[in-house]
Amino acid sequence: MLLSGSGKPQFGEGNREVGEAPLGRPVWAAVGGSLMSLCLPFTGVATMKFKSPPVNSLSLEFLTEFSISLEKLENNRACRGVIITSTLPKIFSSGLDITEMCGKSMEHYTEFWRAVQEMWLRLYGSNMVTVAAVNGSSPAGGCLVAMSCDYRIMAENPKFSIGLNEAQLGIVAPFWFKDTFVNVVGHRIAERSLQLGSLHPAPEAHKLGLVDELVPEEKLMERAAAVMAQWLALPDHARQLTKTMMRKAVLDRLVAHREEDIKNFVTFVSKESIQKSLRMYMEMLKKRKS
Ligand SMILES: CC/C=C\CCC/C=C/C(=O)SCCNC(=O)CCNC(=O)[C@H](O)C(C)(C)COP(=O)(O)OP(=O)(O)OC[C@H]1O[C@@H](n2cnc3c(N)ncnc32)[C@H](O)[C@@H]1OP(=O)(O)O
Repeated sequence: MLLSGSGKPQFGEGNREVGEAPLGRPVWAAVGGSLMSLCLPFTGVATMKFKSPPVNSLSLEFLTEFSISLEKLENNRACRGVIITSTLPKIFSSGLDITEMCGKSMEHYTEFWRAVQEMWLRLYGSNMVTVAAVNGSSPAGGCLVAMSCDYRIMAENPKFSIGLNEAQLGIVAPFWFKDTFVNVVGHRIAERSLQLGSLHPAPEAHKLGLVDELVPEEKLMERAAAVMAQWLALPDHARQLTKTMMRKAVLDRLVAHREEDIKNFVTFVSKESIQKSLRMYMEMLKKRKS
């Protein structure tokens, strides 16, 4: 982990911290974390690229690095927006790392779930403009990451899909995944899609409003930069207060019930029936491969 929670930015050889140069002048900076790369050029728009092969699963380590990266950017006055994408071909993120939810201790489940919550609270509540450049499939937790951004652009490949497919794994999306989903697509579409655990191919996701636009894959980053420029053309304070007004109730709900939500998750995931479902799902993934 190359990012640290606090401390002075360093300007040296090799990996550098995102920060400000002496005299407060913004610098180009790159942070070569092990699971994501992050760069902040003079434009004030950071690009965060997931790079955790094979499928960018959101492990405890990944989630921790993600949250620390967001915190760093949030606290950096030079940074006004972040584009989130993946370095892996065909995969944005495969969602929560299922191995973190299988055969582990209660303490581990507690720590893992707190990290999932933390990531979402930071991303959904970010003051920055957040644009997801979804360049591959994005099930469950991957979909949550994309939905937590202000705008989603997806590569128009119908082989790429996105959605909250938890029901297919025999598990239930927590209320704040559901709330985020409802805020993006509306109650009726969320209700049907969640119950069926649907993964929507890109064109369908666009039709449902789950992603805001589709573009050819090679144009994804260019379009993300253009959208970012459009959002950043407004005064930050007006945009930020409006964002807070739109998202506060949903964020507050998790903050108010955080410990209860952890307890629910730990109880639920510790059940033998749920462990069995998760193991069978992992087996199915392996079989599908061979
Ligand atoms: C009270 C609340 C309780 C519970 C709430 C929990 C909420 C849960 C949220 C989640 O996010 S659960 C995770 C949901 N994710 C999925 O269903 C995705 C599963 N994966 C896939 O569909 C595919 O892997 C893919 C992402 C489409 C990529 O396909 P591809 O063919 O490119 O790769 P392959 O399937 O061969 O996978 C490679 C390798 O990676 C392992 N893998 C895949 N996804 C995960 C994952 N989410 N966690 C852990 N490991 C994963 C897969 O098993 C393969 O491993 P192997 O090489 O060892 O066989």
